[in-house]
Amino acid sequence: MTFQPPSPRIKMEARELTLRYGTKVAINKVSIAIPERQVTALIGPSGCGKSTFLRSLNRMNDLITSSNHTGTILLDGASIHDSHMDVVDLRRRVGMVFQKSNPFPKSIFENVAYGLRVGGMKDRAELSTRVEKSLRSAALWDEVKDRLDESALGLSGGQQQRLCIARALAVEPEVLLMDEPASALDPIATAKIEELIHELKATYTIAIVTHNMQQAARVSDRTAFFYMGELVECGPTEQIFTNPREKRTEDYVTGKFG
Ligand SMILES: Nc1ncnc2c1ncn2[C@@H]1O[C@H](COP(=O)(O)OP(=O)(O)OP(=O)(O)O)[C@@H](O)[C@H]1O
Repeated sequence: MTFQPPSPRIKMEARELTLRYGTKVAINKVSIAIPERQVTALIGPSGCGKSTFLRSLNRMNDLITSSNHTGTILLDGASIHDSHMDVVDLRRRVGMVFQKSNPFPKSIFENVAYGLRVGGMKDRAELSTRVEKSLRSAALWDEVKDRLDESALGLSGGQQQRLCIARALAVEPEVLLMDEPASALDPIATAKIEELIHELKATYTIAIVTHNMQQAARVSDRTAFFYMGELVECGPTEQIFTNPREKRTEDYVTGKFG
């Protein structure tokens, strides 16, 4: 008998999720499970709904007044739209890193401490411990430990993006949503982010939108292919890239369109 590793727990799940902007359907009846402590890559041509889906996982779309949804999204089995669900707490548990790094015009320390201060942490020693831990987790500590009081805007693009990851990690999320986190970076900075993603998945559940097929293949355990608002297929990354079930997936991953 061959050894079957236990299936990972499902951390987040969408069931028949449809999201519209006004009357325009951006994602249509998407059902997908996101396993805990794995990296799930969302791929597909521009406008297919990847970012919309990602943003729906921590209700960032609520901020767009025209958006409305049907269907369910579960976090640890509980609906994120339930009236008992506190949106601020949801966004703490499900953090987000954007395509363009967006540090605040504050010191490196204050950027990472920001969410902690908003959450009410005041003690300097406690803040320092958490800032250091977050910067270490984001593989940035050694590069910035002697300049924590300097402006974050003086960091390179790659460092700024890792700072934004540290800022997201500081509030101890469970899930990390990344929307093309390396698309504005050079190959070396991109490699660092990819390495970091690999390390972070030991602790966090990660969903990442990427246009870069090689990146999806390198960093993810599972890949979901979206096309015109629909989830065409989702499966182990190796299978999606070498033996997809659907012709549209094959055409996309082999570069026939995109
Ligand atoms: N705020 C918005 N208001 C209205 N329509 C929107 C809004 N955001 C996205 N859309 C539309 O929803 C659809 C899906 O967009 P979305 O940004 O989710 O796709 P995407 O796959 O992430 O695209 P890209 O790869 O170009 O970022 C598109 O038709 C887009 O024009």
